[in-house]
Amino acid sequence: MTTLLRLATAGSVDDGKSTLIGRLLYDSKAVMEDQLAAVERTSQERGSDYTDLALVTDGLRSEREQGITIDVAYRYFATPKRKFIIADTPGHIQYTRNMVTGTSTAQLAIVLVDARHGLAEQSRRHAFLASLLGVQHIVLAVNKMDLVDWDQHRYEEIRDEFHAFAARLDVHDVTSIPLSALHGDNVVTKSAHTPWYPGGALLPHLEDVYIAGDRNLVDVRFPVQYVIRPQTHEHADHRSYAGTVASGVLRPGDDIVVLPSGKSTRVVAVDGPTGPVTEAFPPMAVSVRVADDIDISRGDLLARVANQPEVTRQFEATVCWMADDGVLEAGRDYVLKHTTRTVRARVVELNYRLDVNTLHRDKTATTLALNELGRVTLRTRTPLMLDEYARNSATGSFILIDPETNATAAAGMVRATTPVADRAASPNAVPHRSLVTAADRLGKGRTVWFTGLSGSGKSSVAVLVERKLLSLGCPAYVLDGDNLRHGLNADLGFSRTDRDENQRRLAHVAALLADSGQTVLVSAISPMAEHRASARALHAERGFDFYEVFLDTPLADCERRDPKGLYARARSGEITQFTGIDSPYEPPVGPDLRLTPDRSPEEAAQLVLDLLGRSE
Ligand SMILES: Nc1ncnc2c1ncn2[C@@H]1O[C@H](COP(=O)(O)OS(=O)(=O)O)[C@@H](OP(=O)(O)O)[C@H]1O
Ligand SMILES: Nc1ncnc2c1ncn2[C@@H]1O[C@H](COP(=O)(O)OP(=O)(O)O)[C@@H](O)[C@H]1O
Repeated sequence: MTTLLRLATAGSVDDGKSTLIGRLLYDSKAVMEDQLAAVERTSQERGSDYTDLALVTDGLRSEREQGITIDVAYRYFATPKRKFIIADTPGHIQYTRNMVTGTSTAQLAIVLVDARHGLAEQSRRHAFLASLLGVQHIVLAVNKMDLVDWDQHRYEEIRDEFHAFAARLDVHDVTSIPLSALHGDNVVTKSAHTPWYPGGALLPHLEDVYIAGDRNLVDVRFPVQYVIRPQTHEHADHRSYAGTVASGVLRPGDDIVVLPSGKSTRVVAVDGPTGPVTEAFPPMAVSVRVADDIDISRGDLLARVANQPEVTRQFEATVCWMADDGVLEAGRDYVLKHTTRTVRARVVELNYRLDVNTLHRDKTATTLALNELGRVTLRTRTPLMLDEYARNSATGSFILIDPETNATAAAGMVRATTPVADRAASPNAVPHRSLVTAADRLGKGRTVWFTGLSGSGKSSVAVLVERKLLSLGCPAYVLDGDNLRHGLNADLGFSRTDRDENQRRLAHVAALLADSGQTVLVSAISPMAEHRASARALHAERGFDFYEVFLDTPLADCERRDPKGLYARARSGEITQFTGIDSPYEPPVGPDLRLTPDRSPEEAAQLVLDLLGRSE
């Protein structure tokens, strides 16, 4: 099995999107022979001396209107290295809503620009939407380079302008490629026309770009879709709750809380379509049986006791207005649909409208019209269980429905779950006897280095420690190896050399953050003793405390958990150089703390806190 990359394309109407997609499909031999024959015939009939690849995609497109794509079309192609699903989103300005739909599930966005015309509003708009929707990788494809005589200067001008714009977005990886989709230059193979271009062609980039798991497997969120009532009296205690796991891994035995009521209970069993399962993760549809007879209804959410979303009636969100008629303005009421919960909501305030070209925030704006984006404060009649979109796209997104027409009026992404002034009252603030005062801690940076196999629990424990420290007023920050591989370390793989470099960067970034006064929680496999020793030495040199915490979870346990399905893939040979399978892990000999899997993540986190407290 090869990995899957979901990508979205967008550009202005004539930027050559269809040709590019056609080229990718054609050159990866995904186009059926007979379709090709038909296209070649039509091209010849039209007097073209080349195969018009736009016809391939146009021929497959279901909905078209006056030559403008008006809906999202998904296409599929594969190479021996990867499978791809392309959301072909419309380039016409009217259709931001389709672009949002197509891009919302993408991991990478290709922004296509015509080299003759340079960046259009649409190019910026799409890059911006992609960043709002959490897309981490962008490719700027400067197309039609043949029409500007492969002018290096022109390409660099467009590239630099785009990079300057993208630098202000929350996107970690931007790659630019000069190409000609029509002639196939720099699409699949490197073109002889661009000797001045140091990078590679588009397809190899798409095949190799490192995409870490995009499923959130940390925060258990199970929105209840419906209640399955017992059929007979004998099973009266076996009411179960059906739904789709939105995030996290849910297992029998888990202590859970039912929100918004806040009552807690334990998961007794999780049933899949063919019977009980030992764990459920997104997007599995399961039913959950719990130990206590408590009131749970549709729209409630099950979460882990120690890891809860914000339960709130007021929050801030970015919305994209999609209604053809009517505008968004403060004071209006809508129906808000969030996971399985539907509630009444009022727009309390339009905080600002975003200009997608300049990223300017217009605080004087009073309305949002079709295709406009803005930041709003919303208040709901009953509470919602929210996470910020950046952390959890399932529980961080919603739609607004016009109660009159029943049409979708806006798509929204939760940005801040509680107004800043209310933060102290967060249900996530875990009360804890402070070991030192916040003032003592402030300014004194240090690093806790969590090492262990993939799935040993490094991230799970680190995020709990982070939350506990923050609730104690101690600035803390998790540096997760896996996450950093999206951005800073996106150029690195898993060879010994790349891991060395990955570890070197992590150690330096940790030391910088420690210098700024943070308690840095590094969560990275860090397989070699040498890696950990260098990180410790670097910290010692700079006068920062360093704690090595070993997640001593045996390989068999990690493999059984396999939270990202990577072990299975490593065993099948699909991933190579996988730590513990065909790449070494040297267990620490004298770690500052050793955590074994008989401890729950919460207990483990507390032990780390005790360790930090002891050495104050
Ligand atoms: N071949 C191979 N080997 C190990 N890990 C792999 C590999 N391929 C992908 N992944 C995923 O990348 C995460 C490990 O990255 P790190 O930066 O922590 O690794 S290292 O410290 O440089 O060894 C690791 O994340 P965690 O599971 O959180 O440890 C994996 O999800
Ligand atoms: N005692 C435990 N400590 C930490 N994680 C545990 C424990 N028991 C089960 N788990 C589960 O194991 C998985 C560990 O994954 P993760 O924290 O991402 O590991 P890593 O960051 O080391 O790859 C999570 O799904 C977590 O819920």
